[in-house]
Amino acid sequence: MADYNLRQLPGYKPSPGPVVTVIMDGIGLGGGDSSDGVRVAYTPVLDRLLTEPLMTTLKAHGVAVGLPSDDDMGNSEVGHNALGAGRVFSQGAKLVNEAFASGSLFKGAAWRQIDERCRRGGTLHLIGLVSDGNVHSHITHLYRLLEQSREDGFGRVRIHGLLDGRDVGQKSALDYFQPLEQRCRELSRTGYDCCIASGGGRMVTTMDRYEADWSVVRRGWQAHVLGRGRQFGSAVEAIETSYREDPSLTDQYMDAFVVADNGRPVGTIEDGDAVILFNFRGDRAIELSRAFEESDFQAFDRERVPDVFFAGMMEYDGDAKIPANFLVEPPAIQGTLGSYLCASGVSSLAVSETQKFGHVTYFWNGNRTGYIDNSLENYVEIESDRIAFDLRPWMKAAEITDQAVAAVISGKYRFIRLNYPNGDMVGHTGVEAAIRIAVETVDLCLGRLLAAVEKARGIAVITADHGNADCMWTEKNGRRTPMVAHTRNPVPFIVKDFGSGNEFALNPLERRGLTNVAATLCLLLGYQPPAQYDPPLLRLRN
Ligand SMILES: O=C(O)[C@@H](CO)OP(=O)(O)O
Ligand SMILES: [Mn+2]
Ligand SMILES: [Mn+2]
Repeated sequence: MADYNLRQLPGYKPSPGPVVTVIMDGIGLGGGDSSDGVRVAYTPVLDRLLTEPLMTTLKAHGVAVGLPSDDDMGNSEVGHNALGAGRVFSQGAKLVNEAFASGSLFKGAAWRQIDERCRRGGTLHLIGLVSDGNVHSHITHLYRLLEQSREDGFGRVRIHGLLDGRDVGQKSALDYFQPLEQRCRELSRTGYDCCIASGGGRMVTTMDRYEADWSVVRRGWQAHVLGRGRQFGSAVEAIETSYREDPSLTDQYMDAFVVADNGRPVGTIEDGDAVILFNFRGDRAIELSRAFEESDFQAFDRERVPDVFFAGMMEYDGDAKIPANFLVEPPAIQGTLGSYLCASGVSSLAVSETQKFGHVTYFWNGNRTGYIDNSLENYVEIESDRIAFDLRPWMKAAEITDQAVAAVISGKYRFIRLNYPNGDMVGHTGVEAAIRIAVETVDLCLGRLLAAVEKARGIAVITADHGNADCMWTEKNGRRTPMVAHTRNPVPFIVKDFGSGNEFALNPLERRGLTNVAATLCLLLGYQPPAQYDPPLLRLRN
């Protein structure tokens, strides 16, 4: 066992109240024009914070958070991993690229077992998000799997493709599904037959997370495994029909579909088959993995459970061992802030609503589910509404604030962290009026929370995991297109000390990113940051 005991900072004067870290999900610092939902919202609290002396900006995308390149926008997984781990780990997107490039992906035990089944006549099923968003998956990985399966002499491959419209343009599915169907036609030949068999929009099919709504996974199971759903001759036909029938519907919400030939689904999942869930990110992959793997599965009636070899692109949960088999080793995130604080006896609270609950627990703790030390930690989840986020943009921010304020007043915790989902979840809808309300909600709640921290004479740390609401639309030739994805903008970082009696200054660092936050929190809690962490954003001038 590594020694995670932190050393106290000599001469540090601890604040009477707790250190409270607020993650304003999806609230970055954008261009400041009328497309910037953070700028156009009425945010007196945030505006004041942005003029504080201990205010700076952090990089929250690209290589600074372990992604393959600076073209990659940030996301909650890499953002919270970086916040909670204090240093950069190569993330799923990068590790999978490397495993394909070196060929190691096809040399491991999982591919061997897939190979065995598929050479003996089993069908290979590839389930996952079809886009180049690089948050949960990348379409080039799907292409590589198709090519290798053909090279290795598999006879039959079926793709169960989920529409994105959330990390990419909101009606961009044809940009991915048309070439994919074309590629399937090119690859198919005597002895190798591949095509798309089912699919659906990611927010209503298969990719639920944190058990927010299992019916999403049930719909996916019915389409992918049982072959039940509205039938079409091809995925492209399904998408075109959906666009025609309801022009206001965007990709992420498109109903599940099944590709059929004369009424017969072309690719149900059967005994003896192999299944790869080719998403590399865990939160939205865990539930389907459980549906395939758990013998005492209770979340919905699966009706038929085929005997398949199931593998994830990655291991999605290292502690719960989900799934049992996977193609690429996940980043080995050790020495998280949580481990250090628990080893040092620091009491803590994490709070959010369902949609982001795992972000401040599972992602924050390096993709680890559950408590590190339940005698010191408390994790509070407030159940999210099941309604379109643009119709209730305030979400559960007030309830999250209730919990956080009560915790501050209680004096029970040294460290409190919370996530306000609004800027991100509503940002993903692209609905301008709703995004403004979402950002204003966060601002209002932040004001209330800050007043409680001030009263308790604690320290508030305000930041975000990546941008989203800070760009609501893009404009080309006078035409606006909603921008629903995350941004590559920096995020704010502000420390407001309401009574520690220490004197802090900004550390003159050359680069500042989310990985610098963990060491800063150690400092604010009165500890020497671990040597392996990226340096703190503040220094002590006592
Ligand atoms: O909703 C999600 O899964 C992602 C976008 O794909 O958003 P976030 O990283 O903010 O959770
Ligand atoms: Mn996020
Ligand atoms: Mn998001």
